[in-house]
Amino acid sequence: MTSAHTEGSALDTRTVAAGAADLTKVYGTGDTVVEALRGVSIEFAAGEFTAIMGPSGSGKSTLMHCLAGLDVATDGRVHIGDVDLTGLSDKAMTELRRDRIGFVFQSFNLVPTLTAAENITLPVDIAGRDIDKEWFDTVIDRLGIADRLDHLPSELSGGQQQRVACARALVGKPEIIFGDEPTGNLDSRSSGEVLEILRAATDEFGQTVVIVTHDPRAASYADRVVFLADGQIVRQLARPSADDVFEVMKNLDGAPTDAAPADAGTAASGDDTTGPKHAATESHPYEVH
Ligand SMILES: Nc1ncnc2c1ncn2[C@@H]1O[C@H](COP(=O)(O)OP(=O)(O)OP(=O)(O)O)[C@@H](O)[C@H]1O
Repeated sequence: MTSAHTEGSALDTRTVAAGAADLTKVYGTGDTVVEALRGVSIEFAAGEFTAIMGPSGSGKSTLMHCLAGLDVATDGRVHIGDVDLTGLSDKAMTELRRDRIGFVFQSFNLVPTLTAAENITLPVDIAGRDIDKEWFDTVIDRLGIADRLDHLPSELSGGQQQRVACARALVGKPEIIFGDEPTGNLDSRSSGEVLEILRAATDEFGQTVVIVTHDPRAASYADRVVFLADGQIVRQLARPSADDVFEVMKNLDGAPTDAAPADAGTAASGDDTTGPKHAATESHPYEVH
């Protein structure tokens, strides 16, 4: 399969953890039609941390939800590892999400009647797998929630709930973790902790991480930042600083697509990823149908 071309990326020589080809997503019909994704192709190397950015309405969440099997594109293909999501049955899709994908959402999606510990182990429990206790302890420790494990979500702060959601995504050691604004509700300290562990998930454990974020500082933790505008990939940066990201965002915000940076074409041609929006996503990604 083809590889994305990003300045400084070693994707060509690495295993591709997930990707999309020529993805389009159209909402509505007639006068109300919205082309949320317009021919996006992109790949994510195993062990790579990617941040997706772009102005409001540019298609970030749609793309992420299509990639994660939480929504279905109008056209194009998505794969996780060597599994093509196109045409998978609901059951197969649910199992793939449960076994191979971790999710961290801004709205946490914790089950309110389960303790933090029960929420964290839920996907692994549902899958009937054993918890790797050593890894569980490492994750809990790194996220600083060891003394909160017996609490219900309602007894936790927003930052603690988000760290629980993050632990849930990590504990099962999924190949790929998708985060939709995973630090969106967090103060800067909690945000830093979540980003550090996502960084560690790639550096130390070879997991693949893809997040949507509006925050240049969060994006600066990534190996690669992909910028969307108007449903298309318009630019990519390898290992940018927060200032680099800010500069690009400043130019994209409110700018028409054809005013995107001059190198946009390179990224777009090699790397368009598009996906549909998240109607089905925000509830229970691990649910067994
Ligand atoms: N269920 C839907 N029905 C109709 N249009 C939708 C739906 N979901 C998304 N859209 C439209 O698709 C486009 C892309 O939306 P999307 O949420 O992916 O953008 P985004 O970049 O994630 O935005 P934000 O940063 O504001 O969350 C927008 O124009 C949006 O209004």
